[in-house]
Amino acid sequence: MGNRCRLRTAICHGNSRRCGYPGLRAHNPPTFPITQRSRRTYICGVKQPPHCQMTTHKQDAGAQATQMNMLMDIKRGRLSHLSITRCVFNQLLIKSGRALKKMSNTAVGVIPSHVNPDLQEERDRASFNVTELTNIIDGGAEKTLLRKRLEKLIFSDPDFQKFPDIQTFGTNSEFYSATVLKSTKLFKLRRELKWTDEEFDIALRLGGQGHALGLQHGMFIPGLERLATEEQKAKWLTLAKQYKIIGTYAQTEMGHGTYLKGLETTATYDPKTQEFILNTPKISSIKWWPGSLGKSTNHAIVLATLVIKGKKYGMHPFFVQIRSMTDHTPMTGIKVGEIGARMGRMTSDNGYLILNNIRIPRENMLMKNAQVSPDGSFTAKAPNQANYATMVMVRVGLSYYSYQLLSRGVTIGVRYSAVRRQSKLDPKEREPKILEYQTQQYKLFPGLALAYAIFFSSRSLRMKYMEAYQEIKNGNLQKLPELHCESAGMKAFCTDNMLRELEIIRQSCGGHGYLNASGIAMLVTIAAPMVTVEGETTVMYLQVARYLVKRFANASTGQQLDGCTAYLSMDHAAYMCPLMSEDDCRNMSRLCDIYSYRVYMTVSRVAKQLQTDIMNGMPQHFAFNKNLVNLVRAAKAHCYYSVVKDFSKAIQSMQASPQTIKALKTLCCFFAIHGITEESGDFLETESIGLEQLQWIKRLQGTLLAEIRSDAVALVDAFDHHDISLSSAIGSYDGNAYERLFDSAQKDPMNKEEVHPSYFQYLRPFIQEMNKAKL
Ligand SMILES: CCCCCCCCCCCCCCCCCC(=O)SCCNC(=O)CCNC(=O)[C@H](O)C(C)(C)COP(=O)(O)OP(=O)(O)OC[C@H]1O[C@@H](n2cnc3c(N)ncnc32)[C@H](O)[C@@H]1OP(=O)(O)O
Ligand SMILES: Cc1cc2nc3c(=O)[nH]c(=O)nc-3n(C[C@H](O)[C@H](O)[C@H](O)COP(=O)(O)OP(=O)(O)OC[C@H]3O[C@@H](n4cnc5c(N)ncnc54)[C@H](O)[C@@H]3O)c2cc1C
Repeated sequence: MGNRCRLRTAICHGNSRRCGYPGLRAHNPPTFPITQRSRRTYICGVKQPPHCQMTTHKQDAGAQATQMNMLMDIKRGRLSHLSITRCVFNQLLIKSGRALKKMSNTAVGVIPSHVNPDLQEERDRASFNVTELTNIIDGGAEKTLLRKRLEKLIFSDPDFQKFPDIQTFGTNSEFYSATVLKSTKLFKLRRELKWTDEEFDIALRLGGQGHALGLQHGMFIPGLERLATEEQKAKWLTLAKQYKIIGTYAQTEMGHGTYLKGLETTATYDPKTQEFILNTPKISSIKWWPGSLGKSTNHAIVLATLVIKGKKYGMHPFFVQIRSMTDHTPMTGIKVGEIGARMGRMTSDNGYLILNNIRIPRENMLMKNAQVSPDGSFTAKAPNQANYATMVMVRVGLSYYSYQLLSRGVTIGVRYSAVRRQSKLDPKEREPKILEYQTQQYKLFPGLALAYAIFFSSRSLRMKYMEAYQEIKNGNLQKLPELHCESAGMKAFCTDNMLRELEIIRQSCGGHGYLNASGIAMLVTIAAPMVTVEGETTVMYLQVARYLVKRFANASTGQQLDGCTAYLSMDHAAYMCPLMSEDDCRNMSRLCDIYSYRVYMTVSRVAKQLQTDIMNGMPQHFAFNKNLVNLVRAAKAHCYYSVVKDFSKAIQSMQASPQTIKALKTLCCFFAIHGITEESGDFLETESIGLEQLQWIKRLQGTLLAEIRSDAVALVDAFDHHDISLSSAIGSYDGNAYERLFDSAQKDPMNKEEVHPSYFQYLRPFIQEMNKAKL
């Protein structure tokens, strides 16, 4: 068996038992048109001159044989007592190394300049205009041009081009440095080119995964905007926006992240000096997790419990200098550092912070929502939850970020499935693309549909947020409870489902999905903390449930509800499943009615159970805990319904060609019916549908998989993620997955030396010892 076969087996046929070593002749021809001449010389998808193929093969075989003979000699004891010097071994290994290197210079490492025909074939069969859909996603053709202009500018920088490799192979420290470089470059470009906020947002998104200074824009600046007075903004916001100070948002402690009333860091007012004294009283009070805190920032918004004359006034924000502006060392009384290695890549330097009698002027409390006067009197302009405003904003942002991550993941999964061929469907035909398998479609298309659903729904949430934020800024907090419910719900729904789908997509890529170079493995680890940050999923769903139960109680007294819970005040008494035939299952309005009835029933049941428990004398907190699982179920049902509704509404109001609308409608319908099949127990139990309807829906699911299949590549192309943003060997636009995989492996630092130092240190002495040993 020559190298070609071995290589081919390793990369191309990881899981194919039937094919064994199919070589290059039989039923697995190269994936792009080649001439008669080049057909003979095709190795692993790469054309090469015939002479290279022969020499490479011969040299390598020769070196292998010599090495094998020597090992046999050692085994037989002939060489065991000879001094097998490092030099002899080296010569042998260098020889075989040279052979391999020669091979890698010729046979591999060449990425074809054309698109893989398997992928091109998919693009040629698209039923709609991909650019039109890209323009819709970007917000108009001119916005697409703007993004592409920024892409061209940013990705022409060699430091950005290098980033995917550092992400794949770099150490945590190297990766961190690269993300600092990336952040500072973008910040500088913003200044120099006078980017608008929109342009800068696009640039941040394009920059791929990880921004060491991401919290500056993610939370520090938004925190100052939302929590500081006008006077304070004039002082610090300007500095932050000009990058003269770099900051973070330090709220979570080792002992408490969720329960904000339990925060232990104290800010005690001293009226004599008109200062606050900040302290970390015990180990559980250490600030733990804030992004960019570990090594990057020199300032922080520190959230601490305000104490005046021994009385506690809840959590409030304070503006604190953490590090020196001259040499970046911690300020006196401050201990700060990195919290340690984490799952996956370090996309930010999460840190810890200990405050020991840190005195800050009274004016350093961010006093938009509450003030402490020089004599120590406390006045609040708004409920304490007004101080949670930054979190609400980030929750809205994370919903959209979920789209970003998932759309990248599904782009990788679908493109790879269109170029990967494995096993057999029809024994007489060549191996099919794995995208042909219905099970593969079932792994990929829920994620594809979810990406679009999240995109449209988070866009709608962002618009609601902007509207409500203007009112909240002017002191009208009326919309805050609903905004809190919607942002908490969407944050939980989007991050939770995005992570689940990404992991399924990763598995759908088989073995290669486990490689960093695939890009998809990295996306899973980047997505993993998103379910925890900014409000853990269950906790956020429970906030939604609390709001739903309250609104249900209002509706029960005859109040007409509006907003996202309007359905709770509708008359559901005469509900009958609106699906009369299989054709009805494509009717989005009917599917929405089914969803709305399911939520209504889920909310009403748990609300009634709570009421019964409390009426029976159970303390309220106990009754809540007894019903938590059903409360979360109700919240999830509400969120799924909201997303289905938003997705469907967005298509209804869309200005687009009939073909594009049709493709999106198919996807939207699939999203809705997939949700029903996944939760069929709930839908049946609440009698939102019957058994017959479930059978129709399941049949339609199969039909829709086949319909989506023909547009799958076009639907992911429409996201239009740049290859550098994707950082994926198997999901790049050209579909040359195997060549890129091999090319990527060559860059692994482990491959820099033919023989690893551990060989000389451990393996060789071990082999020698084993050979000396008597049986
Ligand atoms: C890179 C570029 C950047 C671009 C940015 C965009 C995104 C990009 C993302 C990529 C980077 C990722 C960055 C990640 C950063 C993570 C940062 C963090 O984790 S930071 C740390 C994040 N940490 C967390 O998220 C902590 C999670 N914990 C909490 O938020 C709260 O403790 C709680 C909600 C659980 C409870 O609230 P609590 O007050 O303790 O107690 P009760 O339950 O008794 O509620 C009482 C009443 O208050 C009401 N209400 C509550 N909240 C709100 C609100 N926000 N509003 C209004 N109202 C609210 C509630 O409804 C109730 O009303 P009612 O019924 O009485 O009428
Ligand atoms: C990568 C990353 C970045 C972060 N960045 C920042 C940052 O910049 N600034 C910052 O301040 N913080 C940051 N955090 C902290 C983050 O906000 C918290 O970890 C998060 O809010 C969850 O809180 P927790 O860790 O206390 O989880 P816990 O609340 O301890 O959750 C553990 C379990 O307890 C359950 N639980 C807790 N309370 C309840 C309840 N009331 N009812 C039912 N179940 C409950 C949860 O559902 C969960 O299953 C970051 C965290 C991570 C992982």
